[in-house]
Amino acid sequence: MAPVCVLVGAPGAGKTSTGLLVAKGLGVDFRDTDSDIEATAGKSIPEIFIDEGEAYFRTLERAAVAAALASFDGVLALGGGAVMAEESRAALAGHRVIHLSVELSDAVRRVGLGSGRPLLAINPRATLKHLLDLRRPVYDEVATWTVVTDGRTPEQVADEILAGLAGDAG
Ligand SMILES: Nc1ncnc2c1ncn2[C@@H]1O[C@H](COP(=O)(O)OP(=O)(O)OP(=O)(O)O)[C@@H](O)[C@H]1O
Ligand SMILES: O=C(O)C1=C[C@@H](O)[C@@H](O)[C@H](O)C1
Ligand SMILES: [Mg+2]
Repeated sequence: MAPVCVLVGAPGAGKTSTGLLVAKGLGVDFRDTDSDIEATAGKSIPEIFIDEGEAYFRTLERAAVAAALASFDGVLALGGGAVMAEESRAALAGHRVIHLSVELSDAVRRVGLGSGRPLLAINPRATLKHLLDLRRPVYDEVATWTVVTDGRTPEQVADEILAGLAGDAG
């Protein structure tokens, strides 16, 4: 069992909003490792960062990624930082991984002041720039397909993905 596709990308790339639309279009389930982690911990991501810290969150995240890749056959979205773990990059090998790419200006507009995103709680523009510089090559390394999201709605991005998946299947 393997996900139909795995969405990776920066905060604000639209992994959750686009992923839900792709799953709906395919008639399959959608799963988001961020939600899995919140269910396991019994609290929100900001609360995990406050109570236990980022390192503990990343431990839960590596386990959530491994479990979802092994047991889920719908559309899977990973948290924005999940690909920074070597173990998770290795686990992604052989899967259809879609990088939803976003440039700084659109990402900043979409996440605003970063509510619900503890890493972006302070100075979201500078932090996002740093994260994008660091992570863009890693998203591209794990991805089998990159879809540009700048200046496009989640519906337009989802339609491109659905067309690509239909082409792959045919
Ligand atoms: N293509 C898009 N165009 C405009 N707004 C978008 C687009 N994709 C997502 N958004 C908006 O940007 C915000 C962030 O999107 P979303 O939560 O789907 O991103 P994400 O990649 O899941 O982020 P995170 O890594 O923080 O979970 C939401 O308010 C969403 O409605
Ligand atoms: O970019 C990140 O490192 C994060 C993104 C979110 O999806 C959450 O996984 C969490 O807020 C950390
Ligand atoms: Mg999300």
